[in-house]
Amino acid sequence: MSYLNNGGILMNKFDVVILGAGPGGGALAYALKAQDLKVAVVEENLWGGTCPNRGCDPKKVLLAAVDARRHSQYLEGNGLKKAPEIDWPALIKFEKTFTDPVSEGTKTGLKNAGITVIDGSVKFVDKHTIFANDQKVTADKFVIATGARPGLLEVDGKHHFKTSTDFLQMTQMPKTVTFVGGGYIAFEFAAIASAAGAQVHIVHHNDRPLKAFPQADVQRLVHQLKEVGVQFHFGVDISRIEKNETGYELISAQGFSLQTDQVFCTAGRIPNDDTLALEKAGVKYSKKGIEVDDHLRTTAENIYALGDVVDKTQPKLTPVSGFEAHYLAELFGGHDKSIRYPAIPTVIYGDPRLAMVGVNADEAQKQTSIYKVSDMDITGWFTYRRLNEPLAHATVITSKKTGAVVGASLMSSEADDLINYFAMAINRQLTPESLKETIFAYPTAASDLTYFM
Ligand SMILES: Cc1cc2nc3c(=O)[nH]c(=O)nc-3n(C[C@H](O)[C@H](O)[C@H](O)COP(=O)(O)OP(=O)(O)OC[C@H]3O[C@@H](n4cnc5c(N)ncnc54)[C@H](O)[C@@H]3O)c2cc1C
Ligand SMILES: NC(=O)c1ccc[n+]([C@@H]2O[C@H](COP(=O)([O-])OP(=O)(O)OC[C@H]3O[C@@H](n4cnc5c(N)ncnc54)[C@H](O)[C@@H]3O)[C@@H](O)[C@H]2O)c1
Repeated sequence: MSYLNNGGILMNKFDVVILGAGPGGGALAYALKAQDLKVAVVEENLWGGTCPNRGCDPKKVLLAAVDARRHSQYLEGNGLKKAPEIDWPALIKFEKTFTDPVSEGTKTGLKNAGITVIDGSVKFVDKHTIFANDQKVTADKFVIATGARPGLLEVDGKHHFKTSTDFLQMTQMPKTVTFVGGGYIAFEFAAIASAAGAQVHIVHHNDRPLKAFPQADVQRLVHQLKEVGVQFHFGVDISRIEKNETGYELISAQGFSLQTDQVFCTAGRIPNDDTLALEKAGVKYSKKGIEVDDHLRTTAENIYALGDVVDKTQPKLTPVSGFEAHYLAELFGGHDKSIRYPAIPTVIYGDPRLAMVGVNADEAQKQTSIYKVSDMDITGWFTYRRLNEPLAHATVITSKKTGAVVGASLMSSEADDLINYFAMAINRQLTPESLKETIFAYPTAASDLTYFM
Protein backbone atom coordinates (compact mmCIF):
# COMPACT_ATOMS: atom_id res chain seq x y z
CA MET A 1 0.00 0.00 0.00
CA SER A 2 1.37 3.47 -0.86
CA TYR A 3 -0.20 6.90 -1.07
CA LEU A 4 0.67 10.61 -1.14
CA ASN A 5 0.06 12.60 2.07
CA ASN A 6 -0.85 16.33 2.21
CA GLY A 7 2.75 17.35 1.66
CA GLY A 8 2.87 15.25 -1.51
CA ILE A 9 5.26 12.77 0.11
CA LEU A 10 5.00 9.10 -0.81
CA MET A 11 3.98 7.05 2.25
CA ASN A 12 4.51 3.34 2.69
CA LYS A 13 3.66 1.05 5.57
CA PHE A 14 5.40 -2.30 6.02
CA ASP A 15 5.57 -5.09 8.57
CA VAL A 16 9.38 -4.98 8.48
CA VAL A 17 11.77 -2.55 6.82
CA ILE A 18 15.40 -3.64 6.55
CA LEU A 19 18.08 -0.98 6.25
CA GLY A 20 20.96 -2.22 4.10
CA ALA A 21 21.04 -4.90 1.38
CA GLY A 22 24.25 -6.69 2.37
CA PRO A 23 24.49 -10.44 3.06
CA GLY A 24 22.67 -9.94 6.38
CA GLY A 25 19.86 -7.65 5.22
CA GLY A 26 19.31 -9.60 2.01
CA ALA A 27 19.10 -13.00 3.71
CA LEU A 28 16.63 -11.65 6.27
CA ALA A 29 14.42 -10.09 3.59
CA TYR A 30 13.97 -13.43 1.78
CA ALA A 31 13.33 -15.30 5.04
CA LEU A 32 10.67 -12.80 6.19
CA LYS A 33 8.99 -12.72 2.79
CA ALA A 34 8.70 -16.51 3.06
CA GLN A 35 6.67 -15.87 6.23
CA ASP A 36 4.26 -13.75 4.14
CA LEU A 37 5.30 -10.49 5.77
CA LYS A 38 5.25 -7.18 3.90
CA VAL A 39 8.95 -6.42 3.64
CA ALA A 40 10.99 -3.56 2.20
CA VAL A 41 14.76 -3.16 1.88
CA VAL A 42 16.44 0.23 1.60
CA GLU A 43 19.93 0.48 0.11
CA GLU A 44 22.00 3.62 -0.39
CA ASN A 45 24.82 2.16 -2.47
CA LEU A 46 25.45 -1.14 -4.27
CA TRP A 47 22.84 -3.87 -3.69
CA GLY A 48 24.51 -6.94 -2.19
CA GLY A 49 26.65 -4.89 0.22
CA THR A 50 30.33 -5.21 1.03
CA CYS A 51 31.05 -8.93 0.59
CA PRO A 52 30.20 -9.51 -3.09
CA ASN A 53 30.90 -5.94 -4.32
CA ARG A 54 34.04 -4.81 -2.45
CA GLY A 55 35.02 -7.54 0.02
CA CYS A 56 35.27 -11.33 0.24
CA ASP A 57 34.29 -12.32 -3.30
CA PRO A 58 36.39 -9.98 -5.48
CA LYS A 59 39.33 -10.67 -3.16
CA LYS A 60 38.93 -14.42 -3.61
CA VAL A 61 38.79 -13.95 -7.41
CA LEU A 62 42.18 -12.17 -7.27
CA LEU A 63 43.49 -14.96 -5.05
CA ALA A 64 42.82 -17.59 -7.72
CA ALA A 65 45.64 -16.12 -9.83
CA VAL A 66 47.85 -15.48 -6.79
CA ASP A 67 47.44 -19.09 -5.61
CA ALA A 68 48.15 -20.43 -9.10
CA ARG A 69 51.39 -18.44 -9.24
CA ARG A 70 52.51 -19.42 -5.73
CA HIS A 71 51.78 -23.10 -6.24
CA SER A 72 53.68 -23.01 -9.52
CA GLN A 73 56.61 -21.35 -7.75
CA TYR A 74 56.65 -24.14 -5.15
CA LEU A 75 56.86 -26.74 -7.93
CA GLU A 76 59.49 -24.95 -10.00
CA GLY A 77 62.19 -27.52 -10.67
CA ASN A 78 59.88 -30.28 -9.43
CA GLY A 79 57.82 -30.77 -12.55
CA LEU A 80 57.18 -27.16 -13.53
CA LYS A 81 59.65 -25.05 -15.45
CA LYS A 82 58.55 -21.48 -14.82
CA ALA A 83 55.90 -19.87 -12.65
CA PRO A 84 53.48 -17.63 -14.57
CA GLU A 85 53.44 -13.87 -13.97
CA ILE A 86 50.30 -12.06 -12.89
CA ASP A 87 48.75 -9.80 -15.52
CA TRP A 88 47.10 -7.37 -13.08
CA PRO A 89 44.96 -5.35 -15.55
CA ALA A 90 43.57 -8.61 -17.01
CA LEU A 91 42.97 -10.00 -13.53
CA ILE A 92 41.00 -6.90 -12.49
CA LYS A 93 38.99 -7.18 -15.71
CA PHE A 94 38.16 -10.81 -14.79
CA GLU A 95 37.25 -9.71 -11.24
CA LYS A 96 34.83 -7.14 -12.69
CA THR A 97 32.91 -9.89 -14.49
CA PHE A 98 31.96 -11.06 -10.98
CA THR A 99 31.31 -7.70 -9.34
CA ASP A 100 29.62 -5.77 -12.18
CA PRO A 101 26.39 -7.82 -12.25
CA VAL A 102 26.00 -8.09 -8.45
CA SER A 103 24.05 -4.93 -7.63
CA GLU A 104 21.42 -5.13 -10.36
CA GLY A 105 21.14 -8.91 -9.94
CA THR A 106 20.60 -8.63 -6.18
CA LYS A 107 18.00 -5.92 -6.56
CA THR A 108 16.10 -7.80 -9.29
CA GLY A 109 16.18 -10.98 -7.21
CA LEU A 110 14.61 -9.21 -4.22
CA LYS A 111 12.00 -7.49 -6.42
CA ASN A 112 11.07 -10.77 -8.14
CA ALA A 113 10.51 -12.33 -4.72
CA GLY A 114 7.90 -9.65 -3.94
CA ILE A 115 10.12 -7.59 -1.65
CA THR A 116 9.87 -3.80 -2.04
CA VAL A 117 13.24 -2.30 -2.94
CA ILE A 118 13.96 1.36 -2.20
CA ASP A 119 17.09 3.22 -3.31
CA GLY A 120 18.04 5.81 -0.74
CA SER A 121 19.98 6.78 2.31
CA VAL A 122 18.04 6.23 5.54
CA LYS A 123 17.39 8.72 8.34
CA PHE A 124 15.08 7.93 11.25
CA VAL A 125 12.21 10.34 11.96
CA ASP A 126 10.92 8.40 14.96
CA LYS A 127 10.92 4.74 15.94
CA HIS A 128 8.23 3.82 13.44
CA THR A 129 9.21 6.16 10.60
CA ILE A 130 12.20 6.71 8.34
CA PHE A 131 13.03 8.91 5.43
CA ALA A 132 14.75 7.10 2.57
CA ASN A 133 15.82 10.12 0.54
CA ASP A 134 12.45 11.83 -0.12
CA GLN A 135 10.31 8.79 0.67
CA LYS A 136 8.64 8.50 4.07
CA VAL A 137 8.33 4.87 5.10
CA THR A 138 6.66 3.47 8.20
CA ALA A 139 6.88 0.00 9.68
CA ASP A 140 6.03 -2.06 12.73
CA LYS A 141 9.63 -3.23 12.95
CA PHE A 142 12.96 -2.05 11.55
CA VAL A 143 16.16 -4.07 11.22
CA ILE A 144 19.37 -2.08 10.88
CA ALA A 145 21.83 -4.03 8.71
CA THR A 146 23.91 -1.14 7.40
CA GLY A 147 27.32 -2.78 7.86
CA ALA A 148 30.58 -0.86 8.12
CA ARG A 149 32.86 1.27 5.98
CA PRO A 150 36.66 1.65 5.83
CA GLY A 151 38.00 3.85 8.64
CA LEU A 152 40.67 6.47 7.93
CA LEU A 153 43.27 7.20 10.63
CA GLU A 154 43.25 10.80 11.87
CA VAL A 155 46.61 11.90 10.46
CA ASP A 156 47.63 15.04 8.56
CA GLY A 157 47.02 14.35 4.88
CA LYS A 158 44.53 11.56 5.59
CA HIS A 159 42.79 12.37 2.29
CA HIS A 160 45.77 10.69 0.56
CA PHE A 161 44.77 7.33 2.02
CA LYS A 162 43.20 4.82 -0.36
CA THR A 163 40.87 2.12 0.98
CA SER A 164 40.30 -1.61 0.46
CA THR A 165 37.58 -0.70 -2.05
CA ASP A 166 40.13 1.26 -4.12
CA PHE A 167 42.59 -1.66 -3.98
CA LEU A 168 40.03 -4.06 -5.42
CA GLN A 169 39.36 -1.68 -8.32
CA MET A 170 42.96 -0.63 -9.03
CA THR A 171 43.68 -1.09 -12.75
CA GLN A 172 47.49 -0.85 -12.41
CA MET A 173 49.61 -2.34 -9.63
CA PRO A 174 51.97 0.37 -8.30
CA LYS A 175 55.67 -0.43 -7.82
CA THR A 176 55.45 0.10 -4.05
CA VAL A 177 52.33 -0.34 -1.94
CA THR A 178 51.98 0.39 1.77
CA PHE A 179 49.28 -0.78 4.17
CA VAL A 180 48.89 1.12 7.43
CA GLY A 181 47.34 -1.20 10.04
CA GLY A 182 48.26 -4.89 10.28
CA GLY A 183 44.90 -6.67 10.32
CA TYR A 184 42.96 -9.03 8.07
CA ILE A 185 43.00 -6.76 5.04
CA ALA A 186 46.70 -5.82 5.21
CA PHE A 187 47.87 -9.45 5.44
CA GLU A 188 45.58 -10.60 2.62
CA PHE A 189 46.26 -7.71 0.27
CA ALA A 190 50.00 -7.83 1.01
CA ALA A 191 50.08 -11.43 -0.24
CA ILE A 192 48.15 -10.39 -3.37
CA ALA A 193 50.18 -7.25 -4.17
CA SER A 194 53.48 -8.99 -3.55
CA ALA A 195 52.57 -11.89 -5.86
CA ALA A 196 51.57 -9.29 -8.46
CA GLY A 197 55.08 -7.85 -8.35
CA ALA A 198 54.79 -4.88 -5.97
CA GLN A 199 57.24 -4.05 -3.20
CA VAL A 200 54.95 -4.21 -0.16
CA HIS A 201 55.21 -2.54 3.26
CA ILE A 202 53.00 -3.08 6.30
CA VAL A 203 53.17 -0.35 8.95
CA HIS A 204 51.72 -1.35 12.31
CA HIS A 205 51.48 0.76 15.46
CA ASN A 206 52.56 -1.94 17.93
CA ASP A 207 54.33 -5.30 17.74
CA ARG A 208 51.17 -7.45 17.76
CA PRO A 209 49.41 -7.58 14.37
CA LEU A 210 46.37 -9.88 13.89
CA LYS A 211 45.83 -9.84 17.62
CA ALA A 212 42.86 -12.25 17.61
CA PHE A 213 45.07 -15.05 16.22
CA PRO A 214 47.60 -17.15 18.18
CA GLN A 215 50.87 -15.23 18.47
CA ALA A 216 53.10 -18.09 17.23
CA ASP A 217 50.97 -18.49 14.07
CA VAL A 218 51.12 -14.77 13.38
CA GLN A 219 54.90 -14.85 13.73
CA ARG A 220 55.07 -17.73 11.25
CA LEU A 221 52.87 -15.79 8.83
CA VAL A 222 55.01 -12.64 9.20
CA HIS A 223 58.12 -14.75 8.56
CA GLN A 224 56.54 -16.27 5.46
CA LEU A 225 55.54 -12.86 4.07
CA LYS A 226 59.06 -11.56 4.74
CA GLU A 227 60.39 -14.51 2.72
CA VAL A 228 58.48 -13.25 -0.33
CA GLY A 229 59.78 -9.70 0.21
CA VAL A 230 57.09 -7.97 2.32
CA GLN A 231 58.64 -5.43 4.70
CA PHE A 232 57.14 -4.92 8.18
CA HIS A 233 57.51 -1.73 10.22
CA PHE A 234 56.32 -2.47 13.76
CA GLY A 235 55.84 0.10 16.55
CA VAL A 236 55.34 2.94 14.06
CA ASP A 237 52.54 5.49 14.51
CA ILE A 238 52.14 7.46 11.27
CA SER A 239 51.29 11.12 11.96
CA ARG A 240 51.50 12.65 8.47
CA ILE A 241 51.22 11.77 4.79
CA GLU A 242 52.82 14.18 2.29
CA LYS A 243 52.33 14.03 -1.45
CA ASN A 244 55.50 14.59 -3.46
CA GLU A 245 56.70 14.20 -7.06
CA THR A 246 57.14 10.45 -6.89
CA GLY A 247 54.24 9.45 -4.64
CA TYR A 248 53.72 9.82 -0.91
CA GLU A 249 55.94 10.09 2.15
CA LEU A 250 54.68 8.54 5.38
CA ILE A 251 56.07 10.26 8.43
CA SER A 252 55.91 9.57 12.18
CA ALA A 253 56.66 12.01 15.01
CA GLN A 254 59.50 9.68 16.07
CA GLY A 255 61.40 10.22 12.81
CA PHE A 256 60.14 7.30 10.71
CA SER A 257 59.88 8.06 6.99
CA LEU A 258 58.79 5.83 4.11
CA GLN A 259 58.36 6.70 0.44
CA THR A 260 55.60 4.80 -1.36
CA ASP A 261 53.61 4.97 -4.60
CA GLN A 262 50.28 4.21 -2.92
CA VAL A 263 49.14 4.08 0.70
CA PHE A 264 46.09 2.14 1.94
CA CYS A 265 44.51 2.61 5.35
CA THR A 266 43.77 -0.86 6.71
CA ALA A 267 43.35 0.04 10.35
CA GLY A 268 39.79 -1.19 10.85
CA ARG A 269 36.24 -0.43 9.78
CA ILE A 270 33.63 2.01 11.14
CA PRO A 271 30.04 0.86 11.74
CA ASN A 272 27.47 2.70 9.62
CA ASP A 273 25.44 3.80 12.63
CA ASP A 274 26.37 7.47 12.74
CA THR A 275 24.47 8.55 9.62
CA LEU A 276 21.02 7.22 10.52
CA ALA A 277 19.75 9.88 13.01
CA LEU A 278 19.31 7.05 15.53
CA GLU A 279 18.77 9.56 18.36
CA LYS A 280 15.32 10.27 16.87
CA ALA A 281 14.38 6.61 17.38
CA GLY A 282 15.97 6.19 20.81
CA VAL A 283 18.56 3.70 19.56
CA LYS A 284 21.85 3.74 21.50
CA TYR A 285 25.06 3.40 19.51
CA SER A 286 28.75 4.18 19.68
CA LYS A 287 31.87 4.06 17.53
CA LYS A 288 31.88 0.29 18.16
CA GLY A 289 28.39 -0.17 16.74
CA ILE A 290 24.75 -0.40 17.77
CA GLU A 291 23.99 -1.70 21.26
CA VAL A 292 21.80 -4.83 21.18
CA ASP A 293 20.59 -7.36 23.74
CA ASP A 294 20.69 -11.15 23.42
CA HIS A 295 17.72 -10.98 21.03
CA LEU A 296 19.52 -8.49 18.73
CA ARG A 297 17.01 -5.88 19.95
CA THR A 298 18.26 -2.30 20.19
CA THR A 299 17.27 0.13 22.94
CA ALA A 300 14.07 0.83 20.94
CA GLU A 301 11.74 -2.18 21.37
CA ASN A 302 10.67 -2.43 17.69
CA ILE A 303 14.12 -1.87 16.19
CA TYR A 304 16.69 -4.65 15.76
CA ALA A 305 20.21 -4.73 14.36
CA LEU A 306 22.41 -7.41 12.80
CA GLY A 307 25.76 -7.87 11.13
CA ASP A 308 28.80 -5.60 11.01
CA VAL A 309 26.88 -2.59 12.36
CA VAL A 310 26.38 -4.29 15.74
CA ASP A 311 28.67 -3.73 18.75
CA LYS A 312 29.64 -7.34 19.50
CA THR A 313 32.53 -9.60 20.47
CA GLN A 314 31.97 -12.06 17.62
CA PRO A 315 34.09 -11.47 14.48
CA LYS A 316 32.42 -9.29 11.86
CA LEU A 317 32.14 -11.73 8.98
CA THR A 318 29.65 -12.58 6.23
CA PRO A 319 28.46 -15.91 7.67
CA VAL A 320 27.98 -14.26 11.07
CA SER A 321 25.66 -11.66 9.48
CA GLY A 322 23.82 -14.54 7.78
CA PHE A 323 23.52 -16.46 11.05
CA GLU A 324 22.04 -13.39 12.75
CA ALA A 325 19.58 -12.91 9.86
CA HIS A 326 18.44 -16.51 10.26
CA TYR A 327 18.06 -15.96 14.03
CA LEU A 328 15.93 -12.82 13.54
CA ALA A 329 13.72 -14.57 10.99
CA GLU A 330 12.97 -17.26 13.59
CA LEU A 331 12.43 -14.63 16.29
CA PHE A 332 9.93 -12.72 14.14
CA GLY A 333 8.33 -16.07 13.30
CA GLY A 334 7.48 -16.59 16.96
CA HIS A 335 10.31 -18.30 18.89
CA ASP A 336 11.84 -16.47 21.84
CA LYS A 337 15.27 -18.03 22.42
CA SER A 338 18.33 -15.83 22.99
CA ILE A 339 20.90 -15.87 20.22
CA ARG A 340 23.64 -18.47 20.80
CA TYR A 341 26.58 -18.41 18.45
CA PRO A 342 28.36 -21.63 17.51
CA ALA A 343 32.18 -21.70 17.28
CA ILE A 344 32.95 -19.30 14.42
CA PRO A 345 35.76 -20.16 11.99
CA THR A 346 37.78 -17.24 10.68
CA VAL A 347 40.45 -17.19 7.97
CA ILE A 348 43.24 -14.88 6.87
CA TYR A 349 43.38 -15.55 3.14
CA GLY A 350 47.09 -14.91 3.04
CA ASP A 351 50.07 -16.92 1.92
CA PRO A 352 49.59 -19.47 3.35
CA ARG A 353 46.05 -19.33 4.75
CA LEU A 354 45.77 -18.95 8.52
CA ALA A 355 42.51 -20.27 9.92
CA MET A 356 41.23 -20.66 13.46
CA VAL A 357 38.12 -21.75 15.31
CA GLY A 358 37.10 -22.23 18.94
CA VAL A 359 39.48 -21.89 21.89
CA ASN A 360 42.52 -19.75 21.03
CA ALA A 361 45.82 -21.64 21.40
CA ASP A 362 47.34 -18.77 23.45
CA GLU A 363 44.47 -19.01 25.96
CA ALA A 364 44.69 -22.82 26.05
CA GLN A 365 48.44 -22.69 26.84
CA LYS A 366 47.58 -20.70 29.99
CA GLN A 367 45.14 -23.41 31.16
CA THR A 368 46.97 -26.69 30.69
CA SER A 369 44.94 -28.36 33.46
CA ILE A 370 41.85 -27.98 31.23
CA TYR A 371 43.24 -28.26 27.71
CA LYS A 372 45.63 -30.49 25.83
CA VAL A 373 47.44 -28.47 23.14
CA SER A 374 49.03 -30.40 20.25
CA ASP A 375 51.38 -28.35 18.13
CA MET A 376 52.33 -29.97 14.82
CA ASP A 377 54.67 -29.07 12.00
CA ILE A 378 52.81 -30.80 9.17
CA THR A 379 55.01 -29.54 6.30
CA GLY A 380 56.29 -33.09 5.78
CA TRP A 381 52.84 -34.70 5.64
CA PHE A 382 51.98 -36.17 2.21
CA THR A 383 49.12 -33.66 1.65
CA TYR A 384 51.53 -30.71 1.81
CA ARG A 385 54.79 -32.30 0.64
CA ARG A 386 53.27 -33.17 -2.74
CA LEU A 387 52.60 -29.42 -3.20
CA ASN A 388 56.13 -28.65 -1.95
CA GLU A 389 54.70 -25.95 0.32
CA PRO A 390 57.31 -24.27 2.52
CA LEU A 391 55.05 -24.03 5.58
CA ALA A 392 52.18 -26.08 6.96
CA HIS A 393 51.34 -26.10 10.64
CA ALA A 394 48.49 -27.15 12.94
CA THR A 395 47.60 -26.54 16.58
CA VAL A 396 44.72 -28.60 17.91
CA ILE A 397 43.18 -28.13 21.34
CA THR A 398 41.19 -30.85 23.06
CA SER A 399 39.37 -30.88 26.38
CA LYS A 400 41.23 -32.99 28.97
CA LYS A 401 37.91 -33.84 30.60
CA THR A 402 35.88 -35.03 27.59
CA GLY A 403 38.52 -35.62 24.94
CA ALA A 404 36.44 -33.49 22.54
CA VAL A 405 38.15 -31.08 20.17
CA VAL A 406 37.51 -27.49 21.32
CA GLY A 407 39.82 -25.40 19.15
CA ALA A 408 42.21 -25.41 16.22
CA SER A 409 44.43 -23.11 14.26
CA LEU A 410 45.77 -24.23 10.91
CA MET A 411 48.28 -22.81 8.44
CA SER A 412 48.56 -24.21 4.91
CA SER A 413 47.01 -23.85 1.48
CA GLU A 414 44.24 -26.21 2.65
CA ALA A 415 43.53 -24.47 5.97
CA ASP A 416 40.52 -22.44 4.76
CA ASP A 417 38.58 -25.56 3.81
CA LEU A 418 39.91 -27.83 6.55
CA ILE A 419 38.92 -25.43 9.35
CA ASN A 420 35.25 -26.08 8.57
CA TYR A 421 35.63 -29.73 9.62
CA PHE A 422 37.04 -28.57 12.93
CA ALA A 423 34.12 -26.12 13.33
CA MET A 424 31.74 -29.02 12.81
CA ALA A 425 33.68 -31.25 15.20
CA ILE A 426 33.58 -28.55 17.90
CA ASN A 427 29.91 -27.71 17.46
CA ARG A 428 28.96 -31.39 17.53
CA GLN A 429 31.37 -32.10 20.40
CA LEU A 430 33.08 -34.86 18.44
CA THR A 431 35.87 -36.85 20.08
CA PRO A 432 38.80 -38.39 18.18
CA GLU A 433 37.04 -41.78 18.61
CA SER A 434 33.79 -40.57 17.03
CA LEU A 435 35.73 -39.08 14.09
CA LYS A 436 37.17 -42.52 13.39
CA GLU A 437 33.60 -43.72 12.69
CA THR A 438 33.67 -41.73 9.41
CA ILE A 439 35.54 -42.88 6.31
CA PHE A 440 37.09 -39.90 4.53
CA ALA A 441 38.05 -40.03 0.85
CA TYR A 442 41.81 -40.52 0.47
CA PRO A 443 44.11 -38.78 -0.34
CA THR A 444 42.51 -35.48 0.70
CA ALA A 445 43.27 -32.88 3.37
CA ALA A 446 40.21 -34.17 5.28
CA SER A 447 41.57 -37.72 5.35
CA ASP A 448 44.32 -36.39 7.68
CA LEU A 449 41.71 -35.37 10.28
CA THR A 450 42.14 -38.39 12.53
CA TYR A 451 45.92 -37.78 12.69
CA PHE A 452 45.35 -34.31 14.14
CA MET A 453 43.69 -35.53 17.34
C1 LIG B 1 38.18 -6.22 1.80
C2 LIG B 1 37.25 -7.08 2.64
C3 LIG B 1 37.37 -8.45 2.59
C4 LIG B 1 36.52 -9.25 3.36
N1 LIG B 1 36.67 -10.60 3.32
C5 LIG B 1 35.86 -11.39 4.02
C6 LIG B 1 35.97 -12.80 3.94
O1 LIG B 1 36.82 -13.34 3.24
N2 LIG B 1 35.09 -13.56 4.66
C7 LIG B 1 34.14 -12.99 5.45
O2 LIG B 1 33.37 -13.73 6.08
N3 LIG B 1 34.03 -11.65 5.57
C8 LIG B 1 34.86 -10.84 4.87
N4 LIG B 1 34.72 -9.48 4.95
C9 LIG B 1 33.68 -8.93 5.83
C10 LIG B 1 32.30 -9.00 5.15
O3 LIG B 1 32.33 -8.33 3.92
C11 LIG B 1 31.26 -8.38 6.08
O4 LIG B 1 31.32 -9.03 7.35
C12 LIG B 1 29.84 -8.52 5.53
O5 LIG B 1 29.71 -7.93 4.27
C13 LIG B 1 28.86 -7.89 6.51
O6 LIG B 1 27.56 -7.98 6.03
P1 LIG B 1 26.43 -6.96 6.51
O7 LIG B 1 25.20 -7.37 5.78
O8 LIG B 1 26.42 -6.90 7.98
O9 LIG B 1 26.95 -5.52 6.00
P2 LIG B 1 27.38 -4.98 4.55
O10 LIG B 1 27.76 -6.08 3.64
O11 LIG B 1 28.40 -3.92 4.81
O12 LIG B 1 26.04 -4.34 3.98
C14 LIG B 1 25.48 -3.18 4.53
C15 LIG B 1 24.73 -2.42 3.45
O13 LIG B 1 24.04 -1.32 4.07
C16 LIG B 1 24.13 -0.20 3.20
N5 LIG B 1 23.94 1.05 3.98
C17 LIG B 1 24.81 1.65 4.82
N6 LIG B 1 24.28 2.77 5.34
C18 LIG B 1 23.04 2.90 4.82
C19 LIG B 1 21.99 3.85 4.96
N7 LIG B 1 22.12 4.92 5.75
N8 LIG B 1 20.85 3.66 4.26
C20 LIG B 1 20.72 2.59 3.44
N9 LIG B 1 21.66 1.65 3.27
C21 LIG B 1 22.82 1.79 3.95
C22 LIG B 1 25.52 -0.32 2.61
O14 LIG B 1 25.63 0.41 1.39
C23 LIG B 1 25.63 -1.83 2.39
O15 LIG B 1 25.19 -2.22 1.11
C24 LIG B 1 35.54 -8.65 4.19
C25 LIG B 1 35.40 -7.26 4.23
C26 LIG B 1 36.25 -6.48 3.47
C27 LIG B 1 36.12 -4.99 3.50
N1 LIG C 1 39.11 -12.97 5.72
C1 LIG C 1 38.17 -12.27 6.33
O1 LIG C 1 37.26 -12.82 6.90
C2 LIG C 1 38.23 -10.77 6.31
C3 LIG C 1 39.05 -10.13 5.41
C4 LIG C 1 39.08 -8.75 5.40
C5 LIG C 1 38.28 -8.03 6.30
N2 LIG C 1 37.49 -8.69 7.16
C6 LIG C 1 36.65 -7.93 8.13
O2 LIG C 1 36.91 -6.55 7.97
C7 LIG C 1 37.39 -6.02 9.20
C8 LIG C 1 38.31 -4.88 8.94
O3 LIG C 1 39.57 -5.32 8.45
P1 LIG C 1 40.87 -4.45 8.73
O4 LIG C 1 42.03 -5.25 8.29
O5 LIG C 1 40.67 -3.06 8.23
O6 LIG C 1 40.81 -4.28 10.30
P2 LIG C 1 41.31 -5.20 11.52
O7 LIG C 1 40.46 -4.78 12.64
O8 LIG C 1 41.41 -6.62 11.15
O9 LIG C 1 42.81 -4.70 11.74
C9 LIG C 1 43.16 -3.35 11.90
C10 LIG C 1 44.55 -3.31 12.48
O10 LIG C 1 45.00 -1.96 12.44
C11 LIG C 1 45.72 -1.72 13.61
N3 LIG C 1 45.80 -0.28 13.86
C12 LIG C 1 44.89 0.49 14.52
N4 LIG C 1 45.32 1.77 14.57
C13 LIG C 1 46.52 1.80 13.93
C14 LIG C 1 47.45 2.84 13.67
N5 LIG C 1 47.26 4.08 14.11
N6 LIG C 1 48.57 2.53 12.98
C15 LIG C 1 48.81 1.28 12.56
N7 LIG C 1 47.97 0.24 12.81
C16 LIG C 1 46.82 0.51 13.46
C17 LIG C 1 44.98 -2.51 14.68
O11 LIG C 1 45.80 -2.79 15.79
C18 LIG C 1 44.60 -3.77 13.93
O12 LIG C 1 45.57 -4.78 14.05
C19 LIG C 1 38.00 -7.22 9.91
O13 LIG C 1 38.09 -7.02 11.30
C20 LIG C 1 37.01 -8.30 9.55
O14 LIG C 1 35.87 -8.19 10.36
C21 LIG C 1 37.45 -10.04 7.19
